[in-house]
Amino acid sequence: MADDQPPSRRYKSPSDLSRSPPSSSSSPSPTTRHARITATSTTHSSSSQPQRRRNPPYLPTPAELALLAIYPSLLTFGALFSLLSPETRNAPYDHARQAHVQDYALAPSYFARKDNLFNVVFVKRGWAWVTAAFWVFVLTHPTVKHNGRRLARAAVRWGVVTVWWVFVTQWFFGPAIIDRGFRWSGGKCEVVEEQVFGQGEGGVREVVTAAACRASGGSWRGGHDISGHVFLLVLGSFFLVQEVGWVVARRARRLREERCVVMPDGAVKGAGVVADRGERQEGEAVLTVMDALGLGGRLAAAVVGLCGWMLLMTAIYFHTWFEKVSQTRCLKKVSPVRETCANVTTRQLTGLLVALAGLYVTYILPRWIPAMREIVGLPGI
Ligand SMILES: CCCCCCCC/C=C\CCCCCCCC(=O)SCCNC(=O)CCNC(=O)[C@H](O)C(C)(C)COP(=O)(O)O
Ligand SMILES: Nc1ncnc2c1ncn2[C@@H]1O[C@H](COP(=O)(O)O)[C@@H](OP(=O)(O)O)[C@H]1O
Repeated sequence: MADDQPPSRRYKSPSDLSRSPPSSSSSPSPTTRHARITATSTTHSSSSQPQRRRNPPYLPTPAELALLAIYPSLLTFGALFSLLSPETRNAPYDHARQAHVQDYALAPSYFARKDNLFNVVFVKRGWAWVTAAFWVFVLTHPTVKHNGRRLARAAVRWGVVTVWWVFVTQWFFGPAIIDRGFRWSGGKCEVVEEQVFGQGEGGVREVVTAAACRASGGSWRGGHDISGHVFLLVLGSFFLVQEVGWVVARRARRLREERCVVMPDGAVKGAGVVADRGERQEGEAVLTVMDALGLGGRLAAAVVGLCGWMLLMTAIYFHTWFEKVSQTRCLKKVSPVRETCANVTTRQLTGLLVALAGLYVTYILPRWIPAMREIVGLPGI
């Protein structure tokens, strides 16, 4: 993920600097400094160096795309697994609870139960875990903790991503975006009432949040319900990958690719050029990835790993093709409440897309909007 050219070109130790005329003084003149930045950062570098194609600043880099591709792959693998695994396929499914029957003996796996410890302690408190891992990392990692500007910008990025999490799952000038989306797409809080003739009948209540619906004993049915789990797990894990990944890759100098940025004059350059001089020259020693991660990075990696695992469990045991069957029944008007068919099968996809929208604004937009980059910065820079 490193934005830099090979170390011999980009980083110069003080002894290198003192050896290379004419910038042999310890404080090079503005002219020589500018010349060095240009030579190492623009597309048209010296003719002795092979020309490298720049990554478009408005798209993720190839390494980022490869990491992002893990999410749809996990979701697809989970969906296929749920279809092909005999234990999962044959386990009874409770459409009302959008889950397999929760009985210990009948659930196909411990992870098919909503009260599994990982769900209750980790995902249901997911943002607290992501927030804790982020702050432990930035407050303990040597390349961030001593650099006030980097720390402040990392805090702003945490603020932006946190506001997105709040808007989507908790509150958006009233009900959260997930709840509003569900209502806008025709969803209602359905309360099952016993009828005189003994058949269940759906009553529909004007309740505006999923939580209030559950509290009133109803079930949230009919509209499109974005998967909160998929949203939180993708947003939280990729946020940590961005914040930790670029810092560690720069420090361990492992990957050779650059994020590109659009400069105020419209030129496209490697992101390293927007680091100030002190930052460009730091990190002389090449570390192993483990050393570069530090304690905070390892904690963040553990949180990212758990997010991946829980995402896979969501894909296998929740919002699965079993729900699709229920949708078909809805289309045939088996259910008393009119429901749209595209609904449940796309819940994971919309959860993923809504998370990616927040990540795009936080990490890609600043690469091509210099004014925004001034405020939110770029991780590791
Ligand atoms: C320069 C700095 C700028 C700072 C700007 C700050 C802006 C902050 C904005 C608002 C403040 C909000 C408070 C943030 C607190 C952060 C600490 C925490 O994370 S505490 C919250 C712990 N709670 C969770 O983590 C809940 C996670 N769970 C969910 O979101 C949902 O349960 C679900 C989406 C996982 C599933 O939904 P369900 O309906 O199926 O249960
Ligand atoms: N990996 C997982 N483990 C346990 N429960 C999960 C889960 N993924 C989703 N669920 C449950 O499936 C329901 C829908 O999730 P979501 O809309 O957030 O994707 C939620 O039920 P409850 O709301 O009854 O807790 C949630 O707890």
